Order: sequence, then C-alpha cells, then structure tokens
Amino acid sequence: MNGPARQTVTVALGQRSYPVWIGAGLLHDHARWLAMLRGRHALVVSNTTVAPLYLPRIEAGLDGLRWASFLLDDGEAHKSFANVGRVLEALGELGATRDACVIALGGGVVGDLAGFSAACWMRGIDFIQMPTTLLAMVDSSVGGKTGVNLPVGKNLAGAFHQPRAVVADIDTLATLPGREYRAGLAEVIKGAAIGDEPFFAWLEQHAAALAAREPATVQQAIARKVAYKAGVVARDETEQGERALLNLGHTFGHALETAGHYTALLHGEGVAIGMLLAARLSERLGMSAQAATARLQRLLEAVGLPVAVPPGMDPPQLLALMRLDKKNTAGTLRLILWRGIGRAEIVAGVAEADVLAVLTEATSAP
Ligand SMILES: NC(=O)c1ccc[n+]([C@@H]2O[C@H](COP(=O)([O-])OP(=O)(O)OC[C@H]3O[C@@H](n4cnc5c(N)ncnc54)[C@H](O)[C@@H]3O)[C@@H](O)[C@H]2O)c1
Ligand SMILES: O=C(O)C(=O)C[C@@H](O)[C@H](O)[C@H](O)COP(=O)(O)O
Ligand SMILES: [Zn+2]
Repeated sequence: MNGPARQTVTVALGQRSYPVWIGAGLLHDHARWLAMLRGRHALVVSNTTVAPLYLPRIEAGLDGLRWASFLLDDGEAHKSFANVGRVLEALGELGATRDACVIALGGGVVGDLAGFSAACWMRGIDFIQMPTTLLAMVDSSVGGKTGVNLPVGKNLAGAFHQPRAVVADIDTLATLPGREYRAGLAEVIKGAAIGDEPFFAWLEQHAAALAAREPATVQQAIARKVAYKAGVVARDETEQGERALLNLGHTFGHALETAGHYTALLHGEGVAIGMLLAARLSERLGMSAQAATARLQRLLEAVGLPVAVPPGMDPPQLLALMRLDKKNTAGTLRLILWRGIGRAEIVAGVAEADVLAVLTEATSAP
C-alpha cells in the first residue's frame, strides 16, 4: 500500500524563502536537496545515535563533494558553546569556503547547534535541516531560531539564521523512541493551542491515531503545524511581536528543563507542563475559564504527555530562572498567556506573586 503523498510547505521570506518537504523517502531523494547546495563543501553535523541510522541514506548523495561529518554526543547537555567551537574547527579542517553548506541531521539539539555554527562560520553560510525527530520536524527545523544553552539558562546564545531547505523524511520516525515522539506532539498541540482552534479540535478527534503513530495522520499533523508556524515566521521573522506567541509554555518549560539539569524532562515535556501552568496562570488572572485548561490537559493526557511538575522542584528557583527569559523587558516578566483554546496573548508586567502562587500550587502534594 502506498503511503501519503509528500507535501511541501513554503516559509515565505522573499529571496530567503525555503521549502519544507514532508514525506517518506526524502533522505534518499538526493537530487532534490543537493540542488540547494551552492558550493563544493559540506559538513554533516549529527550525533552518535542518529548518524549510524541515517547518515548512510545521504552519503551516496554527497559523493563528488568535499564533505566530512561531525558527531556530537547525544543529549541536550551537548547543545553547548564548546561544541559550536568544535564544529567551527571541523569546518576549518574541511577548508570550507563561504559557499559551503552545513547539513543538520538529527533532532532539535543537532539542528539548533548546527544552525548556529553555520550562522557563525565566515559570518554566515548555508545550512540544510534534515530533522529526524517529530519535534524537529514540526518546530525546531523551521523558522531559523538557532543557538545553544549556557549554564545560566536555555538558548541564551544564538542567532536568527534561516535554513535553505528542510527535508523532513517521516521514515526516520520509525526508530524514534515513544517518549521522544510524544514530546514532539507537545509542540504540535502548542501551535493549535496558540492560534488554531479547528486544528486543536482535529487533534482531539485524532488523538488515538496520533498516539498510535498512524502515518497519514502523523504526516497531516506535521504539515498542519509547519504551515501554522511558517505563517507566523513569515509575518514576524525576528520575534518583534507575534512570533513570541510560539513561546506558549516555554517560560515555565525552560525553567523546568534547566532546574532538572536537562535530564529530568525533555523539551517537549517541559512545554506540555509549561502550557498547563500558563493556562492556570491565565485563569488566576481572570483571562480564561477553567474549562479551557481542562480541555488542554485532556488532550495532553490523551497523547501520553506529562501534566505534573516533577517532584523536588523549588518554586523560588524556578521563578529565578524565569527572570532570565528572553521575552522579559525592563526587569518584569512577560509571558504568553491565553484567553482560551487558540487565543494566546503576550502579557507584560505579570506579577511575580501570581507566578509564584501557580508554581507553589503545582509543586505542592495533592
Ligand atoms: N529552534 C527552534 O525553534 C526550536 C524549537 C523547538 C525546540 N528546540 C530545541 O530542540 C531541542 C529538542 O529537540 P528534540 O526533541 O528533537 O531532542 P534531541 O535532538 O535531543 O533528540 C531527541 C533524542 O532522539 C534521538 N533521535 C533523533 N532522531 C532519532 C531517530 N530518528 N531515531 C532514533 N533516535 C533519534 C536523539 O539522539 C536524542 O536522543 C531542544 O534543545 C529545544 O530547545 C528548538
Ligand atoms: O520558533 C520559535 O519562535 C519558538 O519559540 C519555538 C519554540 O518551540 C522553541 O523551543 C524555541 O527554541 C524557543 O526559543 P527561545 O527564544 O524561547 O529560546
Ligand atoms: Zn519549544
């Protein structure tokens, strides 16, 4: 039986517009993505888990180029400045000129770090995203946010640098562990929760098929989320306004991830819990109804995502981490809250006492 037909979403940014190809067999479709390379040098950045699985699928396409690979150790802890330095050294050893291309083969960790390295080498060279996690397909490979973590917080060093193309080969999801797959669903649900109520209703109807990884449903969810994000990025590439909405759940989520030393929670899990905390804070501020929070929680639970803050987290420490969020201005918290499903808003000047109250309630025993 044939799988679903491939789909293309365009991120419309004038001369820097690029395609997001979504479908089966795309890594093997060498001619398609090779056409995006301008020069003769390519550095494939991947990691020690993904490269043995998927580097062979693209290697034949790289024949005839001067190329090398750089493999990170696996895990969020390796999305570091030190590793950017190592990738830049690898580009130097390759003799990469300004028309070289970095190819990011992996999840969001690889994509963010490889993209930032491409932004730095000779002040910016091309890169192609080849996402191999659901999260990277629906979110991190699209939109040009690249960067690394610092000891003081998540994603605090980075650059906006758009890829030349995104090659989302859904065949790679076959080997993705269940927990990682579910973490990706959090970023799908986030898009719908921010600004697309009909998509949210569709996700509710298809929760079982998504949890069972039914390929046509998964591909449709990817394409719909990517199209939503592409629209936001096209309107506000560098987060001067609307794009900040894509951070729903992230001020809480990044603090939870950092407090858990990047091992207790996956990024998508932090986002799932963070969205619920944002919904509860919205309720507390009189912006939204309890029914909306409950509906979000039901969908997160239906696809198997965590909805509770892990034990041992300290509310004042979480609040301190939230103060370093990039959306904050003039020393006050600026959060993404909502008025209900599909109606997220940027809210400045949120009182720390309200945030602390929500955190304290979420970390207290039931
Ligand atoms: N730039 C953005 O806009 C953006 C958006 C969302 C998230 N992010 C960032 O993305 C990162 C999270 O990305 P992620 O969830 O992809 O995590 P990840 O990159 O750590 O990948 C998750 C795990 O899956 C493994 N893996 C990847 N592909 C696989 C495959 N096909 N088969 C088997 N194993 C595979 C990886 O080795 C890793 O162990 C975070 O650093 C987050 O901050 C960035
Ligand atoms: O693309 C965006 O814009 C996002 O905010 C997407 C987020 O899902 C993603 O986690 C992003 O890396 C967060 O960026 P940050 O600027 O809040 O660190
Ligand atoms: Zn995210």
